[in-house]
Amino acid sequence: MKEDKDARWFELECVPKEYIFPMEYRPQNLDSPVCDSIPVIDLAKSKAANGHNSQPVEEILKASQEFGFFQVINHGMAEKTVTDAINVLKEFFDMQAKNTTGTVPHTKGYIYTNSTDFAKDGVHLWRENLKHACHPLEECVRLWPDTPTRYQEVIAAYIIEIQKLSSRILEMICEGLGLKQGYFKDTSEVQLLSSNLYPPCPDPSLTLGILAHYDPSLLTILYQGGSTGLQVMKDGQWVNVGANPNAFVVNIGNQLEIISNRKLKSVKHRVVNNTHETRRSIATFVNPSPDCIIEPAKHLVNELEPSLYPASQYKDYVLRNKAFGDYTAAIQNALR
Ligand SMILES: O=C(O)CCC(=O)C(=O)O
Ligand SMILES: [Fe+2]
Repeated sequence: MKEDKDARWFELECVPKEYIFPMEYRPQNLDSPVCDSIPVIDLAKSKAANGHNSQPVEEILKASQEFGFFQVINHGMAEKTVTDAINVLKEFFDMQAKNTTGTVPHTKGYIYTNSTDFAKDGVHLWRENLKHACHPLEECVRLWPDTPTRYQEVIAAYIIEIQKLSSRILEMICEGLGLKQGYFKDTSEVQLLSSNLYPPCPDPSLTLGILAHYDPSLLTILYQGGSTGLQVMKDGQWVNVGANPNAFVVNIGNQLEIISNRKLKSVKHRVVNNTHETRRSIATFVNPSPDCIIEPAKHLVNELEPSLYPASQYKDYVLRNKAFGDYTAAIQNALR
């Protein structure tokens, strides 16, 4: 076969051996059905005429206990804000294909991982990734990619809306847990964006887009458009999260599991690849600031339900658990 110098790293007929995972990691159940029971919660129902309707609060709590995952629709974010973000990220990834230097210097305020540059993930995942800090927004924005030229403006607009949405969801969680309003203000200050491109793969039974992991965040808000590939562990089985282009997928991170004294669950998840479809996702991690002390809320600890976790500074937790992969220390520094 003639080698095509313009082909991107994934335009191949076979999976190169570096991308093939050992048997025990490989996805076994690519054909398993979509899990209909992961709740899709209508946030418009929280705006009842009398200003109060507890239905979404109860649904969010139940889903967070049972699955650690739920989706929200009628979330109030304008469609254009989301499509602009997806499109500008698509342009960014397309441009990287023409950038032969591959790696972005660390002095920049973002980290781009091309899948051939596997050191940053520690393994060859079938994906490309772009990560950067978003807090404080005004300071971070100018360190983000400046090509495409609209990148900074479009992603800043997206992040502002994600902040609003995550505050709203955290307020509902406060209410559900019986914590005072604004309880999560200090622990939800920092946002980190992680955007993924999972190209079609010649044999998805051999590869992974993301290894099974728990999110080290407080909360994660994910946009996955109309694409499948996200799998969540439920009762010892991987189940597929349905694709709903109008929804955001929300999951409970490890810090919220700790603060809630395991009333809410941080659940293992991963991304599997697809033969024909490209998956694009934007994960926004809502995190505590590095110096925050994370511990179970006093209100949720008593004689019958003793504290299940020791208090720990968030930055210590992150470094101890290498929570952002091999570049944990660099990312943590960028979040200061
Ligand atoms: O790309 C996805 O859909 C999943 C991303 C994810 O789980 C993560 O970045 O922690
Ligand atoms: Fe995740």
